[in-house]
Amino acid sequence: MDAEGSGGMLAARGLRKRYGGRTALDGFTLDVGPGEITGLIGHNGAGKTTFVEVVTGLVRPDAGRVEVCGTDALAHPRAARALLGVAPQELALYPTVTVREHLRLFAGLAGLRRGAAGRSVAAVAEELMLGDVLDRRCAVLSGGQRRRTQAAAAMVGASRVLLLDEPTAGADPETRAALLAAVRARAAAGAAVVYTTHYLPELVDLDATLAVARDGRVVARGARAELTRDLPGEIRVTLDPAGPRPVLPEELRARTRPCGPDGLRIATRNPPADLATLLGTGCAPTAVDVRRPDLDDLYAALAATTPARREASHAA
Ligand SMILES: Nc1ncnc2c1ncn2[C@@H]1O[C@H](COP(=O)(O)OP(=O)(O)OP(=O)(O)O)[C@@H](O)[C@H]1O
Repeated sequence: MDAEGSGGMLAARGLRKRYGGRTALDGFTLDVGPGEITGLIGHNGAGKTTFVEVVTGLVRPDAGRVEVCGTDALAHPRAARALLGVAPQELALYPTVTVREHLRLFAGLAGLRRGAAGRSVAAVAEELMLGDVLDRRCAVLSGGQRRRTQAAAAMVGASRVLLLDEPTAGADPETRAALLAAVRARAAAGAAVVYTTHYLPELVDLDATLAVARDGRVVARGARAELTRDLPGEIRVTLDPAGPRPVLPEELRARTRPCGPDGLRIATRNPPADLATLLGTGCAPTAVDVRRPDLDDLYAALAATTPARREASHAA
């Protein structure tokens, strides 16, 4: 495997996994380099969690390869697991132990000795606003505190590769901000991060590169600006309620949708030309807003899958 091309942090190639007649991974390939946060996005069932489970050794793929910092994770799962910090999608905390004990356990598993482990627990607890609950049992934590404890367990060992599967699911805005800051800090220190989320604005905050998963494989990979560059943006027009409705040329009408009683949304790759055409119809808008393509457009264009296609891919 070309570890140099990826910086050697996380490299997965051609992963395949079927569950009976259901295809979870269908040639899933992803490289993440040092200091890179990769936002892994895609529809429910696209294979994101299965990918994380394969890298962490929980699920054995039918085919493919995974390297974590140059270690073959399929041949040496325990060695690879020791290099990873993982926050699984499902909360998995020991109910009877305290937050401090839980974090110490994970620091120990990551190879930190007593003193270093204690310092790392204190630091990550402060970062993730867990200082007040360190001596509470996990069973009595709130949902947000559990989510933060799970993320803290992934980060306490200062691992070079982090896999965070929807770490902010159900988090309040303060919790979310703390988590995102902690993730950014790990990447700034050189960690490679895979960050799965359905909340796309987080990926802008994280300045993440993107991997768009669909039907068990990564169908687009790169910087946000690069992936959104060729997508259409949108012109939003508000019409005078008392004025006439514009009669648009066929080609423009095909790209136009109503938006509320007096609004139009026009998908556009050339806002000045389309605006000129619109105004040429005699239409006099009361407001015009031009929106550049964003992550929602990227998701709609690449990641979303129809139920019919999803069923077909599962039946294949
Ligand atoms: N243990 C399993 N047994 C059977 N099917 C499974 C199992 N795990 C996953 N699948 C199936 O594999 C496919 C991929 O699931 P996966 O959980 O990886 O998707 P995901 O992208 O993480 O979805 P979500 O966004 O909902 O978390 C789905 O069709 C799912 O039903």
